[in-house]
This record gives sequence, structure tokens and C-alpha cells, in this order.
Amino acid sequence: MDHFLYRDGILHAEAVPLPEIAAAVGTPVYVYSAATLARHYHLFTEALSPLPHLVCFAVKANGNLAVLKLLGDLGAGMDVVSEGEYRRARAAGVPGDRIVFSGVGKTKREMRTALEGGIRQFNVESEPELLALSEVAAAMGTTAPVTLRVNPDVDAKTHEKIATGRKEDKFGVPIARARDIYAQAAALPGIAVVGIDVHIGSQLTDLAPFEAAYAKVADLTRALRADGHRIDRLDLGGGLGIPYARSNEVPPLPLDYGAMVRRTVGDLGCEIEIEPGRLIAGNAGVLLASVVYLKHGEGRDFLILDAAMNDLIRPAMYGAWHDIVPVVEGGAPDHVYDVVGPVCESGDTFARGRPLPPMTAGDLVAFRSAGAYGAVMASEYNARPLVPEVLVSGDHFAVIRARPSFDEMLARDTLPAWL
Ligand SMILES: Cc1ncc(COP(=O)(O)O)c(C=O)c1O
Ligand SMILES: N[C@@H](CCCC[NH3+])C(=O)O
Repeated sequence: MDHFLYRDGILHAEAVPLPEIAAAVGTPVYVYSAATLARHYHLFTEALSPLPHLVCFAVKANGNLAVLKLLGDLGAGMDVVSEGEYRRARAAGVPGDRIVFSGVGKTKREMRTALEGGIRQFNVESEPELLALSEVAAAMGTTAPVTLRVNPDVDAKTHEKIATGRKEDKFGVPIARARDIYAQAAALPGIAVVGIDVHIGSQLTDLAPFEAAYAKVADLTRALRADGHRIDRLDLGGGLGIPYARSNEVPPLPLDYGAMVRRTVGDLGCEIEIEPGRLIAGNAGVLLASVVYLKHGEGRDFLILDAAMNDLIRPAMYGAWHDIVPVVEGGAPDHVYDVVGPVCESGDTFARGRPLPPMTAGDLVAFRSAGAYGAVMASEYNARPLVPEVLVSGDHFAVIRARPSFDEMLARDTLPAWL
């Protein structure tokens, strides 16, 4: 469920009609619902209760400071993968002891920043990273809490580009090598083993791959404890999928996911951490755009929008489907359009042959399910200003990232004196 519904034929974000936001901020613009973000966060906390747990929002899905603060104020932790994300989480007021640090390429500088600012744990992804972290922590006279990210060699049955838990993927260490590496970790200065981490991919629509991975983690927990390690925490990653097309079969709900977690690892006495991104933010946001032109091509009509692939890359990058709906209900969807942006690439196509009511220049459309991996993946390709963001709560809204002016964009470049 989300909070983007039609009232009197006009699509609203909570109680705010989207045309009001378009008039105030211009398009394209991302619009998020505070109520949906909060609701999705609570779905996970409820699903994992009564197990001790921490829901760490994957900042990569939506790193806007206001979104992080909203979730952080509700008690969420954060999963970060870079110094930039770490600093964002801290700037949003999230304490270090609720931040986990993932990623295959953490630099020593990033490790130092997190150790200085406070960190719940590093999810270590390789032996060289473990050695680097040991060096950094020991030199600082401190101890780094560590889980090792294991790669369980499970096929998440998701898009090729976002599967992370097969042996050919770059993530984690092979689970068969885990006991050796934990033995190494235990002997290293500046390292305190606290648990195990796993994340097998994103947009999973079936619980079976999670279950297979978590069963392996449960076995490993027992084996590591028998080896004398303290395994108090299990970070089970993110990855639960969302319905992108209203007509598609519905992916499992957080409640079903929670029941599966209790079934597979619930009896180990561990604190459970999860790192959902998409399920919390995805359906909490839409990308609002305007029709610039309706162009009649040969055998097809192009709906040319003011949003482009640089604002929402998912269709071009993964062939992803986003529902595209008219903001003002316009009758039966009896026209078929190729929905495209103004960028000079044929890949700048959001959808082909999409049935919509008859549209004309100036009409507003909304891309649904755009709150995760939307604004964060935006670029300024074609010198297009980075797309702004708005947060709605009840009957009011605020711009939470302004559209930069062209002067601001120009001012970031510098001309060398010798030119
Ligand atoms: C380590 C890690 N944690 C969490 C996530 C969040 O995944 P999702 O947005 O699918 O919940 C990702 C992205 O796949 C990830 O790589
Ligand atoms: N960016 C991807 C998800 C990547 C998940 C990050 N590990 C998407 O839009 O679906």
C-alpha cells in the first residue's frame, strides 16, 4: 500500500494534489510520501518482532537527508557503502552505533572516518580488507567490530545486474572459506568478530533463495560457535522486492519474510539486522514529469517528456518497468505511446507501446515506484540540472533538494589560467 491515490480524478501524494507540486517546483521532480516511508519501516520492525533486531535502511536506495532523518528518528539504523553515505547518515542524526558499513572496496580513509565517528560494524568482504581494517584500527588504538560477508552461492533469481550471492559475483567471501577467515580474524589486532553478514541480491520476488542462504548462515553460526567465536549478530542483508507493475504477481510481504527469518535463524539467540532499501523507499516515491510534445512518428506516437534517462536510469539500465500514469485521470487508456525523454540516445526510452488515455503537451504524468534507486542514480548528462526532490506529509510539502540553477552548475567548473 502507498499514499499516492486518485481523489476527484487527480493523483495526490497523501493530501497534496500533484499538480500543486508541479506548479510550485516545476518538473521533473521526485515526490516522496512521509507516511509511506514510515509505514514500510514499521512493516519490517513488526515482521521481525519479537526477535531483537535493527532495521538498517540501505542508504544507496535513497540518500536524501530528509528521508534519512525521517527514518532515523523512527529508530532505523543505516547501511552505508561509502564515506559519503556514512556522512549523510550521521548528518541526519543517526548515531554511529546504528550504522553498518558494507561494500567490497572500503578504503582506509573510509575505515578511519567510521571508526572516529562511531560504527556498529564493518561488513568485511575480503581478506585484504580484513587486514587493512586491522591495521587501521590497531594504529588508532581501537577495535573494529566485524562481521564477514559470506557468499552462499545461491541464485537469487533476479536481474543479472543485481544478483550478488552467486560464486561468480564479486561480493563476500566463499562460505566454504569462512571458518578459515574467521580464525584469521580472531588472531588479528584491532578486530572483534561480532557476527555474520549475507546479502544475495535485490528485487527478489521469492523467499526460497533467502531461505536457502539463511539456512547456510545458521549452519555456519553453529560451526563458528563450535570453533570458539562469538556470533551475536546476523546481518541478513536487504533485497525483498516490490511490485513494479500493478498487474504483476505480488512479491512476498515483509510479514512472510519475517516468519521465514524466525524459522531459519530465530532459534540461535542472535540479534537480527536487515538492510532493506527498495521495499522501504520504492513505492514511497513517484517521478513527476510533463509532456513536452506529442510527436506522430511512423506507425507510432511518441510522448516526449521533460524527464529523461539521466533522471531515472532504471528502464535504460535494466529494462525495468515503471507504471506511468496520467496525473489527471483522462478516461480509457485507448492510445498507445512510446514514452521517451529528450536526451540524445535511443536508450532514453522509458516504455514502448504503453497504453494511456489520450495525452497532449503540458499534461502531467507520474512514474510510480520511483522512490528507490531513482534520484540517487540521477546524473547531469546533457547538462540537465540534477532532478529536485520533494517530501509530502499530510497536507503540506517541502522541497528537500532544490533544482540547481544553471549558474550554480557552471560555477562548479574552473578554467585553468593557461586556457
Ligand atoms: C549490501 C547491500 N545491502 C542492502 C541492499 C539493499 O537492497 P534492496 O534495496 O534490494 O533492499 C543492497 C543492494 O542490493 C546491498 O548491496
Ligand atoms: N540500482 C538497482 C539496485 C541495485 C541494488 C544495490 N545493491 C536498481 O535500481 O534496481
